[in-house]
Amino acid sequence: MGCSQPLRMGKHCFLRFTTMKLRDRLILSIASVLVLMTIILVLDVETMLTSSRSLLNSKVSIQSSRGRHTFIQRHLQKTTNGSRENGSFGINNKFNSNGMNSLDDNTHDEKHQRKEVNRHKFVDYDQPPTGAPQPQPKASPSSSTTPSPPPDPFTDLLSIVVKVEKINRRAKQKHRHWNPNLGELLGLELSSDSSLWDRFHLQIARDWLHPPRDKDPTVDLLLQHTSVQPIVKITQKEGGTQLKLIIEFADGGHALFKPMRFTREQQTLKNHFYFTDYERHNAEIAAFHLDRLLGFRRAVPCVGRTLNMTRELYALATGDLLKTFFISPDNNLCFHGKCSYYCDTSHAICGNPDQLEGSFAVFLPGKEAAPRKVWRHPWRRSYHKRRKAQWQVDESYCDLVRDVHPYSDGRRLLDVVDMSVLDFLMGNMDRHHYETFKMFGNNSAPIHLDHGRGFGKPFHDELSILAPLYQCCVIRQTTLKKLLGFQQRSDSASQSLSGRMRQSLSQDPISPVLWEPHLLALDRRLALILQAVRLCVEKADDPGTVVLDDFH
Ligand SMILES: Nc1ncnc2c1ncn2[C@@H]1O[C@H](COP(=O)(O)OP(=O)(O)OP(=O)(O)O)[C@@H](O)[C@H]1O
Ligand SMILES: [Mn+2]
Repeated sequence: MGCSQPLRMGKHCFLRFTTMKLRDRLILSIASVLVLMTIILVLDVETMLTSSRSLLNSKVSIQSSRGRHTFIQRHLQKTTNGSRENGSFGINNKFNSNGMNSLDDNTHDEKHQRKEVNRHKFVDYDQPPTGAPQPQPKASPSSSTTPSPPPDPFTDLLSIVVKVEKINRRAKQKHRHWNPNLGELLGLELSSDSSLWDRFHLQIARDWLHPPRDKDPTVDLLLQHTSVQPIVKITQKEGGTQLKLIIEFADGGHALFKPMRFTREQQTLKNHFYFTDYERHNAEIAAFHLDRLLGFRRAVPCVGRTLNMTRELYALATGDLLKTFFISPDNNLCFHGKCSYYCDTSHAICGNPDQLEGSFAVFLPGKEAAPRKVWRHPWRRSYHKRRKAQWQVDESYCDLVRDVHPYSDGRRLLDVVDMSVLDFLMGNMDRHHYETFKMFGNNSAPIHLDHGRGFGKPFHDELSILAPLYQCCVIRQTTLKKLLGFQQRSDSASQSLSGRMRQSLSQDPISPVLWEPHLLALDRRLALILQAVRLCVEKADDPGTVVLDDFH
């Protein structure tokens, strides 16, 4: 019965009325709480996204460069897949799933690794010297268990390469390419009893430091020779930031020695800049193999060798260098030499107890016989902890470079792009200068030297190294063709870029030269380079302005 009649409006009815009001109020309050919570949630997610974005921007130092921005934007929009989870494509993945904002994919891995380091703290006999960064054991193999879709074959780029090749074939037939070597220019001929050193030096040509491997065995023989030749003299190399020795062999040959400091698993310290990063002897060796696989053949041949420090270094050291040798508390023979970075007792290079691994880069011909010219790299970084280089803030920086000799015509801009491809694959940010042989004139290939700071961050892809490529949007047709060849075979364990590198490096005396994650990074970065080229082609009116055949 209702309370509609005023007469019946007694106490009972009033109570029912109050009860109903209370229920309504309760429902109302719950509803408003729900609405409020929804608003808060929406606001929170939005704030998180905004701050993540700005953090992402600062962390990966996204420059105002439109090319790079577009490049990164594209990656952010890509749906992720297994093979990309370790790379910068992984930004998307992390960003979405965890609300995290780092380009560095090692966050997870390093956490995992740090745990591992602690766990193995008392069984790790391979500790670096005191005060040095701690080694990090292998990353979790979880990424390899993620099923990955077949790799993008980039057939669009392949058809452009074929077209460019066809168009230029006739022009190429008319054009006689001049590629003299030092022997020809110096009027010196090789004879059957010429040493391997002379063979290497006199065959250095305008286009490359060494001829193709299948055409001439000199480099392989010389590396093998360098790894066993008796050492008769050592001197510290003047200049440069970190310790290196000039080694003289019994047969009169020379090599530049860079010592091992840390184990293969050691990554660049998170708070170190590229210019304070320790040099890695194995990076020098790996860079030579990578450069050769890419078909550049512009890197100085380099091989690993384990020295007996007592007999092969200490016994030969003299003067100031000798004074830096000592026996560590752990009874290992150590020395530190003199240089501007890391040449003191707390950064000493120590044997185990006197066995020391190092890289041996065969010496180029003397400067008297074949003088070299040193060029400032147009995409040089600032080498200052707070400053940026112009190319990092100027979106049309390439236009400036294109106006300047020797980038305004000839091969050099394409060489700089080749260098950026090589450096991006190995994560080398330390390309401040490069050298050429004066004798070949300005239209000669640059020499790829100094790769000790490559292969430091296997879980991070430093896209800015590709700036010459995505800011100028040009690439040599032969380079692109080579890269596409590796990409087409990227799901083959032996024929992918990582597979070919693994195979090539297995021939070195200090194999395994690289920690496995560095090899896997190569395949991931290869796809990123091709993606950058694709974006350039999409932006261009004519793909023939991006993919260039300069007859090299
Ligand atoms: N194989 C070589 N043959 C002859 N000269 C070499 C060789 N390797 C390096 N050099 C010379 O030594 C210089 C220093 O070598 P490298 O760049 O590897 O050492 P670095 O300590 O990293 O130098 P920097 O700190 O100046 O970058 C090079 O610029 C080059 O001129
Ligand atoms: Mn250097």
